[in-house]
Amino acid sequence: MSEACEEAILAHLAKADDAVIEDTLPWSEGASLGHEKVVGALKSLEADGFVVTETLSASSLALTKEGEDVLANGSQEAIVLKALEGAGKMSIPDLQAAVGKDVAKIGMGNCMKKKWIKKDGGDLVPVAKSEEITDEVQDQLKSLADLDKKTTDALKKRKLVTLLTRKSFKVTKGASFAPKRVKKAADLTKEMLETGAWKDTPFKPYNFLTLGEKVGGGYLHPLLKVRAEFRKILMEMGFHEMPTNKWVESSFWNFDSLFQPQSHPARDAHDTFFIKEPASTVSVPEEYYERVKTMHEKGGSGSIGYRYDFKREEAFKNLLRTHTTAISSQMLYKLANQEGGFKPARYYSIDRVFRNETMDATHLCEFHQVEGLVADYDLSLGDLIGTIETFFRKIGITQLRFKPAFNPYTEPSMEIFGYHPDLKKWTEIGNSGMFRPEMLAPMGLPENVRVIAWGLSLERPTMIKYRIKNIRDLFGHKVELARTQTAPICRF
Ligand SMILES: N[C@@H](Cc1ccccc1)C(=O)O
Repeated sequence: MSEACEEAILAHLAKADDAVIEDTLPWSEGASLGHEKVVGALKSLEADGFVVTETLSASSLALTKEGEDVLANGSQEAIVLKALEGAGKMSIPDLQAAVGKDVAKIGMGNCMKKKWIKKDGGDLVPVAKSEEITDEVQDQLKSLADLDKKTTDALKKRKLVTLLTRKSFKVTKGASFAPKRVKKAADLTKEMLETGAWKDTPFKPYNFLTLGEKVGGGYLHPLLKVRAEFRKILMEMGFHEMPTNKWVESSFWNFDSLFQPQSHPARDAHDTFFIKEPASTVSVPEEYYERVKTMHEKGGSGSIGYRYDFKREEAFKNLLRTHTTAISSQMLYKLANQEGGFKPARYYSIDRVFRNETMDATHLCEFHQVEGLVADYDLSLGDLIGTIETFFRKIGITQLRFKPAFNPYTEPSMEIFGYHPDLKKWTEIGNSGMFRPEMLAPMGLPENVRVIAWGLSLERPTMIKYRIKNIRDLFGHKVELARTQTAPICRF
């Protein structure tokens, strides 16, 4: 229906340049479309630039219901006079019964004022003759347009006329005028491109005043957010990131270079994913390999070694790295053998590692490790504790305890415990140590260079921060997780 109204308006404007629209459209072929409908159609057409409207308002007098009665039957005073003439005289109740209470009341008052009637005892009798008087009020209502203000006000007071204000519109063609309204498309769709419909489709102009739809993509995954925060903290502490892009490593870099014996249980297929194809690496630095082999078999730098037959096939086995310490060992080897010789350095890495574990709510066979190391002359355990304390304080963990532990590649080794104020519990949050001389000496590092290092998982602080109960949620495709907003880094 409103479409018919829009069509009528457009069709008319296509012929005439402008028009004043009122309730009954002159161009709607006489059919009234209704004021509301016309206004609605105009508003909608104007929003899309088809028309421009200007509101005009005109006031005029109109008869009320009583006014219409007076125009048809004469004023109340004329009616009362006629009734009394007919009867000769009448009591008030009789008059009321004859002409009605309202007419009697108004008519009587006005007749008395005009001296058309008088009281005679308890009765009313006529004084004037109805054919001699003029019914002014009835005459006035016949031509409302000619009345002066005084007369109009008097008629308004008698509630015979009211002032009507009528809104109308001056309508002209708008910037996007077209004789027919075609629905404009808001978006360019794949279908339009495929069918070529885009060529003839009218598009809505951009509305720069409305807010755009919220973009739902491009969020960082919680793990990436926490990784970004750790990165920032480590870089603030002067650490450089190690290249971590290889997931497949040789056993040599993952275990042997770290002075982890070839019989160590961690090197079992139950704990480590070995690669079937290619099952073994192509090469390792040969001289360094020999020194590592000697260290395992016979020892050196004050150590007696493990005293077993070091096997090349074992060292060359490919695997998915079980810890990022495999990256640290390669970095340290590079540091020792770089041009110009060793220079003190701080490195970190944050990347994925793999372990052949039974999976549950807190264990997966892949996770991320955050690892840091400082290589410098004459470092001590105090430096390790101090560095770890600084790092954890920056991520919001202030209460730390260190517990002696064992790692094949560090001595001393310390597990790091943090106090969880909500759980009121000490929880293990990392592992650390000073790399053993058996690991550093074969690399060619100067004798008094010490390397302090620590590692922790990225998942644990992320799960605590984002209140994720099941580690599998972190690796699944729960997109809404990425939208979770929390305060900056938590107390682990
Ligand atoms: N590699 C150890 C962490 C560690 C890193 C560096 C030194 C000591 C320990 C782990 O996987 O748990």
